[in-house]
Amino acid sequence: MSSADPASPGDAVALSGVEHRYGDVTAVGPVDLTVPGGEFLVLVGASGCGKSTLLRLIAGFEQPTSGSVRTAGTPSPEPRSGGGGLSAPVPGRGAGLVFQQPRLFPWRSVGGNVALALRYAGLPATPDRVNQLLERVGLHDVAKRRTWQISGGQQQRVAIARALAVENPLLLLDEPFAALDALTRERLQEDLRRVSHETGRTCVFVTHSVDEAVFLGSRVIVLTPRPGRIALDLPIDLPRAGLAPDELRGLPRFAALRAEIGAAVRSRSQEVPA
Ligand SMILES: Nc1ncnc2c1ncn2[C@@H]1O[C@H](COP(=O)(O)OP(=O)(O)OP(=O)(O)O)[C@@H](O)[C@H]1O
Repeated sequence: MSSADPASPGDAVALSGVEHRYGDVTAVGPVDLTVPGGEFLVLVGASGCGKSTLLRLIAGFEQPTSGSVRTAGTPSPEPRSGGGGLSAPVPGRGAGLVFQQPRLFPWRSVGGNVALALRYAGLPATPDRVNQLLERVGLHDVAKRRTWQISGGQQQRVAIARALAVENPLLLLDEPFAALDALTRERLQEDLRRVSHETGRTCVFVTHSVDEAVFLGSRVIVLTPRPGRIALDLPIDLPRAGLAPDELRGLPRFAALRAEIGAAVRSRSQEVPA
């Protein structure tokens, strides 16, 4: 591994000197970032600071204007070099993706949506596998319903099951719970935390909610206003084992982390974008 390649075996994402411009607007960077496999990384920052752009770069939907983006588990024909087998992401063929809107196919059943994701990934869409994925997100009893016959929270669970269908170590989530009511949002946070732990997926999660960031993240990054750069990179050192969600949220350390991250977001929000 060269000094210009900070990735090590076991890393799931490596960004090196990444900048992204839309025309004259520099949205992101430069950003250097490695995400170890299994980490739950949360990106927070003021509106327009480049969180979604960073996620889209990791998904391969955008190409960096300069620098390099590499991820694990991408079925790419490119030769892999260094960095623990990372390669350039292939749009739509790599990570599992979950967006603010679930983007389901309304003419298909819940199970049919998951089956389609399996087929699209080139995997056998057996009833057993579909049920297994739906069970992971607590939806096996509504497999036969149409997507418009289930609640918004359940629809977002289908979107998560569909993302898990992709056998890729990386799960990218862009404000997936923003449109849900507070109680449903908390339930989905708890389930996502459990699912990511059980499956060992590496998650990169974008949110505006500092509370959500502390609850979900094993690491939280606060971005500066445009262009998005790393302003704060904080490990979330909470003793989670054996604690119920409410106990975790009630810890003084939880409040301290929330205050530190919230202060970083607020102070950075006052800066004038370039
Ligand atoms: N396709 C595009 N063309 C031009 N400018 C864009 C495009 N997409 C995003 N931008 C600009 O790039 C900057 C970063 O946008 P981005 O959506 O990544 O920010 P964000 O932090 O995710 O915002 P929000 O929290 O409001 O969703 C913004 O100033 C935005 O206006």
